[in-house]
Amino acid sequence: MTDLTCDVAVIGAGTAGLAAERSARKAGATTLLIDPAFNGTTCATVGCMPSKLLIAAARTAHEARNAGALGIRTQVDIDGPAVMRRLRALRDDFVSATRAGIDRLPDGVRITGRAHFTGPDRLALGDGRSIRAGAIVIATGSSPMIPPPYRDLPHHLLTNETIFELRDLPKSLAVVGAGPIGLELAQAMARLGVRVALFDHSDRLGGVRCDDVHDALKRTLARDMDLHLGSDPAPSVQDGTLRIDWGTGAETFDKVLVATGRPPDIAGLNLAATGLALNDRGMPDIDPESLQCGDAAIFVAGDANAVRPLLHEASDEGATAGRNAVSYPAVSRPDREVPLAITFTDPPLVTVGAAPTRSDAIGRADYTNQGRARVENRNVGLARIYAAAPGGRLTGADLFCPGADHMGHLLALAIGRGLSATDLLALPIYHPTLEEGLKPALRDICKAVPLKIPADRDTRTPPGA
Ligand SMILES: Cc1cc2nc3c(=O)[nH]c(=O)nc-3n(C[C@H](O)[C@H](O)[C@H](O)COP(=O)(O)OP(=O)(O)OC[C@H]3O[C@@H](n4cnc5c(N)ncnc54)[C@H](O)[C@@H]3O)c2cc1C
Ligand SMILES: NC(=O)c1ccc[n+]([C@@H]2O[C@H](COP(=O)([O-])OP(=O)(O)OC[C@H]3O[C@@H](n4cnc5c(N)ncnc54)[C@H](O)[C@@H]3O)[C@@H](O)[C@H]2O)c1
Repeated sequence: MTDLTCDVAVIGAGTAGLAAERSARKAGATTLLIDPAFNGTTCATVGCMPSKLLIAAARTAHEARNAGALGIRTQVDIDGPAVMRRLRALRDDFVSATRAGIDRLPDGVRITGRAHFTGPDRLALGDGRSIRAGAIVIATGSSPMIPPPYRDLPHHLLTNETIFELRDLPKSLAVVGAGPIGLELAQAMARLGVRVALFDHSDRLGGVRCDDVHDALKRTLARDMDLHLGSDPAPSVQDGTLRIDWGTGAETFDKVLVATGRPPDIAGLNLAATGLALNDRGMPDIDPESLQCGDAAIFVAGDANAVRPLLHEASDEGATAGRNAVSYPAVSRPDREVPLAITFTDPPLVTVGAAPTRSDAIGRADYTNQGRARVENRNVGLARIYAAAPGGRLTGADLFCPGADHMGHLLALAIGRGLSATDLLALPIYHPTLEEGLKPALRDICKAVPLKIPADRDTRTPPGA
């Protein structure tokens, strides 16, 4: 039996694992990076990138269909196989770039295999080899949870791991689960001409925390698809045809996309052998800042810890976990970034910072009549911004409006820097832009706190703003 040794062993060569290995090696450690296939990250292969490629095609179709409002006549003819071919060609390019990075790892770092614990500092690979490490980073990611009734539908079931392999667009699609995956892919498929019905057993789409934003999102989605919220869809296959029954109705579909969550991939790790206390989901207690499990030399980064299952978080957490694995037992607890989550619906759905408390000042900006949004024929939705009274420091925002993906970054920066509504109003805000549309919300906050609007700033709203 081969016994490999290293300072830091990293399980999983996704975004978090690659970052963890990189940061541990940079800090002077000997490292091993273990993965069964080194196929590229979830983000590149079956996540962020292919989903955004489908969304890009859908946006183009939607804009072409609505071009008549701007006096441009078009006829939209969607070539499903071509849409899927482009998606896979560009996706494969992104995957190649990720794999090239993996190929550049120093000799001996890559270990092909599926690891499980045999002790707090010991891993087995299933082929007789074992590893002894000074510290271990778990970065095994997450995978789709498929509720039992859908597991028996092999010919109709799609998840994010299979949908991008379709050779052509389906004629009809049931989407079960209205989280970020369900919302993005349901809207994209619908705008590509697929008949879509979206189901969720919750009444709330995507866990949206603001009622006004939720109403606007629901109205927008309902233009393109049937919504069945608070429903309990039951699938069945009769004579080869998929049927979904939701109590008050039933319909047949070509395919069903199950997007009911992606829990951490920890089942095969035998965490019991680490000696860590595990909760009823088999998870150890993880410090969200240091990413350390209790006092052990074990760290968990990326989707595997379920703290913030997003790409930029996986990447940053990997860097922290790798560094702490080297400096153990002296671990650092860096402040987490301002929470920022973007669901790439059209318009984008964005959550920044904290939800409002009862004492917070709240500002509202309507985008249904906003100048630049009207110019672009994209005037839907709203933005709500929150500030802590009495100081007026910005604390959070919920947006569902054109440009929200960009403005979310601006607001995250302002919140992170401890800025107030006055500070933001003192910035140059160009006319006519979507950013300008935030001014009414910022002025609402100044009035409610109250805060002074900068004396050298006009309070008038420019024409069309
Ligand atoms: C459809 C979809 C769209 C998304 N869109 C976005 C987006 O637009 N923006 C965004 O920020 N986030 C998005 N995400 C989330 C983002 O993709 C994830 O947060 C991120 O990829 C997680 O990276 P990770 O390193 O934790 O996991 P992964 O990249 O999944 O890596 C985990 C690795 O661990 C390996 N592994 C598992 N078990 C073992 C074992 N026992 N031994 C060895 N190796 C093992 C796996 O093979 C895999 O290579 C999306 C996700 C999906 C599914
Ligand atoms: N743009 C982005 O950043 C982006 C895009 C896609 C995915 N992601 C990440 O991927 C992860 C997984 O996304 P997701 O959308 O699969 O998960 P999710 O957990 O966010 O949402 C799952 C949804 O399915 C519903 N649901 C669960 N079981 C159900 C059932 N049996 N019947 C009907 N509805 C059911 C839930 O109520 C919930 O609304 C997320 O954590 C997210 O961070 C991010």
